[in-house]
Amino acid sequence: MQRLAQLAQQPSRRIIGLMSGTSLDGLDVALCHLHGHGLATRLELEHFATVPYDEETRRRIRQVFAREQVSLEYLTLLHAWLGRFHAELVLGCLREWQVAPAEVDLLASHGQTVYHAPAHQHQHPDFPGLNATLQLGDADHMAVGTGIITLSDFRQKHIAAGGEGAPLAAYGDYLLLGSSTEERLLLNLGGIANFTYLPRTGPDATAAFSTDTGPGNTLLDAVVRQHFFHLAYDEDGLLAAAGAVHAGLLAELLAHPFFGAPLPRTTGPELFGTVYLQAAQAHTGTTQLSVEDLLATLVELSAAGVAQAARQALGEQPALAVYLSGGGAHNPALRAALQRHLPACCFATTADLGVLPDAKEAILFALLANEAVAGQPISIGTGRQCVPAVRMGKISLPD
Ligand SMILES: Nc1ncnc2c1ncn2[C@@H]1O[C@H](COP(=O)(O)OP(=O)(O)OP(=O)(O)O)[C@@H](O)[C@H]1O
Ligand SMILES: CC(=O)N[C@H]1[C@@H]2OC[C@@H](O2)[C@@H](O)[C@@H]1O[C@H](C)C(=O)O
Repeated sequence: MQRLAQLAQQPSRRIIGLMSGTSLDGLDVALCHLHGHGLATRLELEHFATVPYDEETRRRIRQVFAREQVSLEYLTLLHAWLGRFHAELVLGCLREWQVAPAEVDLLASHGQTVYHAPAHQHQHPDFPGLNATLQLGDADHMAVGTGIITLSDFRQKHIAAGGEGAPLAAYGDYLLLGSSTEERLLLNLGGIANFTYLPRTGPDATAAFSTDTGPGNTLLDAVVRQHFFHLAYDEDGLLAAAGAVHAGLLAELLAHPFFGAPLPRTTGPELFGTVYLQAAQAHTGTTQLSVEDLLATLVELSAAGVAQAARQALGEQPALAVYLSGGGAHNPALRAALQRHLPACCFATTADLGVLPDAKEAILFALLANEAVAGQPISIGTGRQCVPAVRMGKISLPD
């Protein structure tokens, strides 16, 4: 506890942010040097790696991932195993970077989301109105395994304080990437796509907010895996670019009530999975569509979801600077579709703001840990769109 109090007083902290998202591609490990806190935060990314998951790790996570019913024994074992596994991956990165664990002040571990259940999505009669979410990878195992104080499970406090547990990006985006001269949309194209809107203001956080917009890469990856066993995704969007959008299927997919629901909304592969896609294909007689046409339609869906949420928040013709991050930022087909759907916007990546696009989410959790230990909670946004003023993350000590 003394060590924590001392960390809070330090002018700067070295924090490793860890994120393993819905794509199950691997663990993002970002060693950040954070100076100060709040709006005065300055961040240096010292090292970054995505440690890819092997097929066996993916298989284990998929045993429970986004499934309504699973083996409770398997879930219990996976929680402990992932904690140990993530600790080993962190130690592996530190060895490679020649950084001793004792030189790192904190780990900020997001964990692996295995089920996200906002009230609008589960509608379980026993739990009306209850938002819930579950991230695995127990942080006591990580703290003991690495010897580093670990903060984890950031989403529960957000739910306890009235949110849906996601997206949390608004907090870090606001602290790190706001501008007094430019109105910005920070668009992360992960398995699920989400954006943070940052108005052209200084310290006023009331109009900032973030929301999920629908699928990013999750359906694209699922279709690719189904058709090509050896591929994880449509590299550079080449297959999608060779196909044509099927207007009927796209309209059916977009008819889901998620796309008209009030902002902010959160979602996951529990909704945007193969059941949703197969139902829409069956309904429109498109089960025999070529893989290229199917991918072209799904790229269009991801872009249309983003544009729909942007119009809902910002009016019919949003005209602002959009900064991309996440794996989908590497997909030219998706970028072209976004530009078509939001013609008045100017597109770049967060690299232009000094933040490595693939590292952004891991960095955000390092920032949340920094705020939990050294900051003063602030609220971002107002009303339903508010990220309440709370410290997020639970503390696991190594001893
Ligand atoms: N060169 C590329 N071409 C096309 N798609 C790519 C490329 N590189 C990465 N991707 C896509 O990005 C995905 C990984 O994205 P990312 O790591 O941002 O997801 P995530 O963090 O798991 O998602 P989430 O933010 O929803 O939790 C891959 O599965 C793939 O679909
Ligand atoms: C429940 C959960 O893990 N949600 C993730 C997921 O991945 C993208 C999108 O869905 C976003 O809502 C969130 O992650 C980011 C980091 C967030 O909370 O801002």
